[in-house]
Amino acid sequence: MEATSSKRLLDDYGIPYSLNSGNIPNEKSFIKPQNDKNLKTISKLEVKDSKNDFEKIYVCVRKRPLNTNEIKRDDKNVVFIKENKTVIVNEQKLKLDLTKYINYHSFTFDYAFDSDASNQDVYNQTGVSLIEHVFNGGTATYFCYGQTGSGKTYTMMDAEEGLFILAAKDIFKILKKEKYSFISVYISFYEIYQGQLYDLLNNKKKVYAREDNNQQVCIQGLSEYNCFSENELMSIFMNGKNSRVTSTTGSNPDSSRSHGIFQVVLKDKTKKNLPTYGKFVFIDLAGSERGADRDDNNKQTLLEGQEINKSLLALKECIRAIDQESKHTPFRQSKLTQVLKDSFTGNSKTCMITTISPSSMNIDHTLNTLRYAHR
Ligand SMILES: Nc1ncnc2c1ncn2[C@@H]1O[C@H](COP(=O)(O)OP(=O)(O)OP(=O)(O)O)[C@@H](O)[C@H]1O
Repeated sequence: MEATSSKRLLDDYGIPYSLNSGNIPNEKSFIKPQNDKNLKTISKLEVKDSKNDFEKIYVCVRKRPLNTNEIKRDDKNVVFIKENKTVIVNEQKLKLDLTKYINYHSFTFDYAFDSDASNQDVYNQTGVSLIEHVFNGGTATYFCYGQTGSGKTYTMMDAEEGLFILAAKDIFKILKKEKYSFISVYISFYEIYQGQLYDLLNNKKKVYAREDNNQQVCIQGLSEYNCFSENELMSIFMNGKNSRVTSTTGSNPDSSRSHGIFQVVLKDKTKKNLPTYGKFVFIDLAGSERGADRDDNNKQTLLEGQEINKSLLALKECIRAIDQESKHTPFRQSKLTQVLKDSFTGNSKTCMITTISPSSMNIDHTLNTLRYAHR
């Protein structure tokens, strides 16, 4: 729950008293990410029936380190992670008489990663349960949500250590077991840009989402590649990644302007028409932003921003509806939610990673992001 208070809960450095040992605060000195001793590693992974490590939706937060520009500008770190679950944001405010005070905001999530957590740490905490789910015949979805420049692409699609490749390595490792010899891996990669779908593995050909008689959404014309190793998967992924729409924003010189969706589908090759056995979906959402974040008034980029925000709002409404077990989930409100329908319904598990900047200059955005992600 978000707690806001302007009482003297903080010392002169804006650090909550409960966290401060009395020394001059140095974030790392008092907030050490604890490695969960009970964490399973994939080497111990045993795919069992009805394993359920987390509920349908697991929401975590990942704080990135201050970047070089922010350090040069002398931005302050105003975000603190406590006990791997709570995110504390210290917002400096001015009273009418111009005295300074700090508003203290606290949000609790399923898990919160500090700035020194690696992608591997994030994967170790969240990925095993998803992989098991896929090998039990379900749909698993990882998605990153956050302000432009907060680390979504770095977390999800980094070529060396992005969550997609860490998961793919495990998938191919598990597939070596005799009992999974009936499975074949197919990958596809597309983007949603301004409400349209483009196949990133087929020269950005326009493709269309259609609902069949069973209300299952399928993407007509989307190419799929049969893939036999992680290296092969990586080279196909890189082809697609290089054709994604990016541009420069105020906070990120290489900002994704589209939602990127990479799918690893396990198919049963022993059956006619290769029915889907399980599916892992990796989504790198375009960055949320305000008009003021942009350096230019280019009409195209303004339209991009509006479309991105509209689809993120639709996503939020769907997640809220699922969380509240509402009878109606408004999937049709945007292309993004329409194509993600099966990631949220039926036999599905979703992990949302909310990425945030630690900088005092991004505090409004960080608070908005945390409120968005907070259930
Ligand atoms: N946890 C992290 N540790 C180290 N560097 C990071 C981390 N997160 C992000 N970065 C760096 O910050 C920069 C911006 O990250 P990234 O491109 O992933 O942001 P983004 O959220 O995808 O932005 P956009 O929405 O604009 O595409 C990159 O140079 C990336 O390497």
